[in-house]
Amino acid sequence: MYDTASRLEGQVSATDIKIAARDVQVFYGDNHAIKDVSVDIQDKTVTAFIGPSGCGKSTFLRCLNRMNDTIDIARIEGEILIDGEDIYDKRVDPVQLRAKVGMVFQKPNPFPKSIFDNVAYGPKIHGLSKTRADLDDIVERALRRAALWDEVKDRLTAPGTGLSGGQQQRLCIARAVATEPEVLLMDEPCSALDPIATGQVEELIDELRQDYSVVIVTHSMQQAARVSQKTAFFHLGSLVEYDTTDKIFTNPQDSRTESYITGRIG
Ligand SMILES: Nc1ncnc2c1ncn2[C@@H]1O[C@H](COP(=O)(O)OP(=O)(O)OP(=O)(O)O)[C@@H](O)[C@H]1O
Repeated sequence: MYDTASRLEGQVSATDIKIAARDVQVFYGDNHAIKDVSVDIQDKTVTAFIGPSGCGKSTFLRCLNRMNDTIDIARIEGEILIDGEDIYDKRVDPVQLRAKVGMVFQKPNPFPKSIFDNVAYGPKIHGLSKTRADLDDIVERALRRAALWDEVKDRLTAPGTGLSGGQQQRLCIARAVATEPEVLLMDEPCSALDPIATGQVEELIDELRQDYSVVIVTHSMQQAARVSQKTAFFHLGSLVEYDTTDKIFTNPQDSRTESYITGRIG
């Protein structure tokens, strides 16, 4: 399923661009963590952010749904447009933005609620369902989308925290997709999972790109190669190289990218 032929390659037209970042800088106090990053992220594509520890992958990912707003010392400059709209415009409500740009974290973090309520929470607060039947439909659809429905349909009232790690992560993915996002940000979503659960989540990511733009931070180059069509290599806060995943892994243009993918730095 991850065959080269299925990867998106070639020309990118302006209409394919979901996220456009321009000259983005992030500072944590005096620490200049992201330096002048500009990148166009394509729609219906999995984009991997790779690079050595501390290079700024998670920081830049968090800029894309304003999660850095929650960090007091973080300061952001530059411009990030989603579908041409500036997400840092004063009129943008970050809560609404995060429904449109969902996020899945490293450690599965279900709420201490039932499986059903974990998924229903977002649609309820965003008023996506008028009736209980609507809500039931939304929850079922999201759990199916996250390839979890068959495993949990008979125990929707059981606590989400009682599921296995891999199931919890798929529950978090269901929770993120329940608000009908357009972009899904994933910060090392498989790092707490065993190889079988990792395989399931990777398969799911491949399916999700039919509907969403997916951006994934990963420490695993094998994972980036398996799931992504585009790869961005970060180093010391800069975006060094951004290209098709095939090109980054087979014919990188920058010596720092080559050193990283061959294991000489990182
Ligand atoms: N909440 C924070 N407060 C202060 N500094 C931070 C914060 N988060 C990250 N940083 C700093 O920003 C820089 C980039 O960190 P970031 O976590 O974005 O890198 P990363 O590439 O995702 O690293 P890793 O692969 O280890 O998760 C580092 O110098 C880090 O110490």
